[in-house]
Amino acid sequence: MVRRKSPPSNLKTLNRENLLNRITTRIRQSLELQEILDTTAREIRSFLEMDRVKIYRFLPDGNGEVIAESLVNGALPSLLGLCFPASDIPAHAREMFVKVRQRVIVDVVSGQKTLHQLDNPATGDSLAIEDVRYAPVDPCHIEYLTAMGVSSSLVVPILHHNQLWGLLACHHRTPKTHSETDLKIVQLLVDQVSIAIAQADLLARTRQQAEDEAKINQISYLLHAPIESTEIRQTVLEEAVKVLEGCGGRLYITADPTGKPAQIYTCGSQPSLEASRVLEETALWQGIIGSVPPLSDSQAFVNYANASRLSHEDSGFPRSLLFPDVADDFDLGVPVGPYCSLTNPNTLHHHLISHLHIIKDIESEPQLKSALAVFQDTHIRSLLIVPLSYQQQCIGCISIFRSEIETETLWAGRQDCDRRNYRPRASFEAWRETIRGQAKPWTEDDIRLAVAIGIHLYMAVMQKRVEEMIRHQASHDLLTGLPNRILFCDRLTLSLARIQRYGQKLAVIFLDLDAFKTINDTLGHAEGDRLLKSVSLRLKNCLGPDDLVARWGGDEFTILLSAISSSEDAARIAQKILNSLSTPFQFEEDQTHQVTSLHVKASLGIAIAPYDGEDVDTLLKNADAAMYRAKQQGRNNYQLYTSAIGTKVLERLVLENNLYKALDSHEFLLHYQPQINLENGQIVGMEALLRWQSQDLGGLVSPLQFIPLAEETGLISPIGEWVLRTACAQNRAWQLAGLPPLPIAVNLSARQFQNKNLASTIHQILKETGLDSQYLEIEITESIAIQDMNFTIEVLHHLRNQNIQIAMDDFGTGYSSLGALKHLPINKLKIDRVFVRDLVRDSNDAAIIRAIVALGHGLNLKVIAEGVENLEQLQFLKAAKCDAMQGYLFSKPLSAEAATRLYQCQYAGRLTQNSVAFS
Ligand SMILES: Nc1nc2c(ncn2[C@@H]2O[C@H](COP(=O)(O)OP(=O)(O)OP(=O)(O)O)[C@@H](O)[C@H]2O)c(=O)[nH]1
Repeated sequence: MVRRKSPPSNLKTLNRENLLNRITTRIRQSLELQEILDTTAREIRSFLEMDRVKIYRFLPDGNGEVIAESLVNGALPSLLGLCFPASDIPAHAREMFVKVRQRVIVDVVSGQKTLHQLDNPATGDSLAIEDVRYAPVDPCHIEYLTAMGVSSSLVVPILHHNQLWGLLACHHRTPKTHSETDLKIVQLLVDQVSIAIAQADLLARTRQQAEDEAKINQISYLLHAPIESTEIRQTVLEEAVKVLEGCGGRLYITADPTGKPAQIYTCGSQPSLEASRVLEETALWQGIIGSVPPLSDSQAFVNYANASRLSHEDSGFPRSLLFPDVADDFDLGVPVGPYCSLTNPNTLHHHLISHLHIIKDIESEPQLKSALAVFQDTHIRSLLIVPLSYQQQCIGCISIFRSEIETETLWAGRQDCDRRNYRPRASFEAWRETIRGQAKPWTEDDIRLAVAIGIHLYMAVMQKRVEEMIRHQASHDLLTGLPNRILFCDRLTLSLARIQRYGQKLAVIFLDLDAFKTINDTLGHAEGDRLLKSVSLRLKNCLGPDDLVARWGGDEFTILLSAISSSEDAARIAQKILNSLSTPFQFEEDQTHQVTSLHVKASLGIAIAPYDGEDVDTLLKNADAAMYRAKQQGRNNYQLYTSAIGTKVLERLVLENNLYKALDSHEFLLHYQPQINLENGQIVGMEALLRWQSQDLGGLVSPLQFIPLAEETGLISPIGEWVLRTACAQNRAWQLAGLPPLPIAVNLSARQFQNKNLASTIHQILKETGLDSQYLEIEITESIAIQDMNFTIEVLHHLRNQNIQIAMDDFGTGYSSLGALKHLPINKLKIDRVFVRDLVRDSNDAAIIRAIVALGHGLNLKVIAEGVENLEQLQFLKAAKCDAMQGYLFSKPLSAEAATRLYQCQYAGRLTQNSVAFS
């Protein structure tokens, strides 16, 4: 063997300095790692005068690849680009490379190796003097190097972030020794390479980040583009699949609180599902994305507001890129699922990793095998799922699929897989291995990107939701969720335009629940609300997909039937609604769990366009008028609008409007009709009768017209109180004028009688007017009394206890139970005028009057007959022993002044009218 002459030592020193300078300058000048590694390999080989220097980089799976090499031409075969299996470097050797930065020099010929330890194994600090040890080389290792044609090898670890990044391996065909100084120089160079790797890593990250930022910017731009959200979401999904190198993907958005159904967008390869099934709604997927409840309206607002404040430094992107205005703890909110298997979890912030799910290989997830059958006939192998959620509230997820790819590895020699007969391989000749069935692994960058896309999507969807919710609230009723009157009118306007164009018909139904106030009053407002919600549901169920039901207000609903061919169609639906409401509503009490059955009825009015109106206002007005008609017809029915109804309703509306002002305008007055003792013709009482002198309606309005209206509108209560006060004051005025005291009779309406405060109101009025209670007589009708006998008895007892007189008005018409009569604490029976009117001609009426008188007297009650208009009637009543009478025969109802005069006359003993009759 020809030995080369060593250069003189001062030349060698110069060479070393030059070498160091060249490499450090190269590292400083170049940011390209490959170039630095190539230079380093070349310079070290030439400096150490070895046949081959290769730089070997570890891959994430532990295998390694030769990524730089310098060779003496023809000396040894090239290994550049070849992979070495992880098993080529035993675990212990790897550990020592990291722990003590061990260099290993192997001399195959002597079978000896020299181990240089540079660091302290306990502290990791560099040793002042290298620890040099010698040991025999493992025969297997000798065999390995010999097979490579190598007699001398020097291996130096390349570390990066305290991890084994790669190895610098120098090979020589013949034995080779190295001076201490040469080894130090090589170590210095390798340390420079570590610095270059750190620089390159930083550069690569920055480049990657810039690229990702550009991708995210693109997605963010899309999400805020003024395009329809469906189109945007589809495009964003497609972009996400592209930037994440997927073969397909899905974007799932849950149903929103305004009732918009869940949406699913797909792109590329898809699992094979039945058309009706949504993958994300399967139990498996719900388990993966976390079973988080859907957002309520208010939560959506709060979450959106909070999320908007949060920061996204965790995502690895600058804050300004993700959200212009956000704080620090954005939390996607879904816990790590059992399927999460990340490449390198330690390097990512736990915060973010915990919220996405990766299924690296669906085939190797045994628990998922059956559930993931949908993927089995596809090329999809790996999934990445990012739930769109925040604070346990999930609004969907984006899933990206990767299909299996073909991976090719060029191995340095073919490995013997038979472990029982494990030998180092005899040849390092390139051997190509092709593997299918694996998907490209998800890198940290992919994960960061996926999370950033997820955050952007979450924010965009939430922003849209909040906007939609605000819009929805403006057009919907909060309690029932039904459209409100604004939306109803808009829809009606549109439908009217349509029917006009195509010559069609539509119907508007106005529905008002019957006696809903009573339900509120008896069961409470909350129960009333529940009922309104249930009624809304039933109404919806009665309608077709093109019809619309809206809550007009209170207990009123409006319905638009947009496609009818005749008024019968509308009538049929109205009847369907009545039938549907006729099934009682069942409510369970929260605490007692007692079930209450509620019967609800409704009155419906129908107007048909174009016949009953061609514009919104007219149709609604006419449907409302028909609804009033239905109320008047006894409720629980529907009425079709006719022009006659319109006139009546108009009249009624005018009357109602005037009635509202009548009390304040002092348009009410009382007339008084004397009640006469049939024995002696003396006035024994006065009945106060309400009259309405309307300025706007041009005179007296009949009580028959306005009293039912006052009852219906509830105005009867204040009016009734005014009547009581005025009558009592008048009676007291007569007494103060020195006239002999007599009772004044005042009629009580049904509503007044139901009022819990009736007794105290009367008490107060008596106190205010100074009238002794025995001079007030309350008249209730038989029909009021029989509504709820127990209640009636209780109220009457209260009044009787105050010494107030009680008369039963219209007696004989209400079929009152004669048995119950004896329990009522009343003083007087008043025979209804219908019996008096015909008593002379109708023997039945005469018999009834006789019976009532006998009954009254039997119960110790006074009996008075009303409507007495002629002498025959008077004489009959006298003969029948009726106590008193009232009627035109003696006097019509008189104004206060006229009544006063009559009363004074009688008192003065100058009363002559009809005196014959009483003699
Ligand atoms: N629980 C509840 N009650 C309401 C609501 N809005 C209005 N109401 C009540 O609904 C009732 C409507 O009464 P009306 O329609 O005038 O009277 P009604 O008792 O139904 O009588 P008719 O319509 O003549 O049969 C009133 O008592 C209102 O206070 C609501 O949102 N919830």
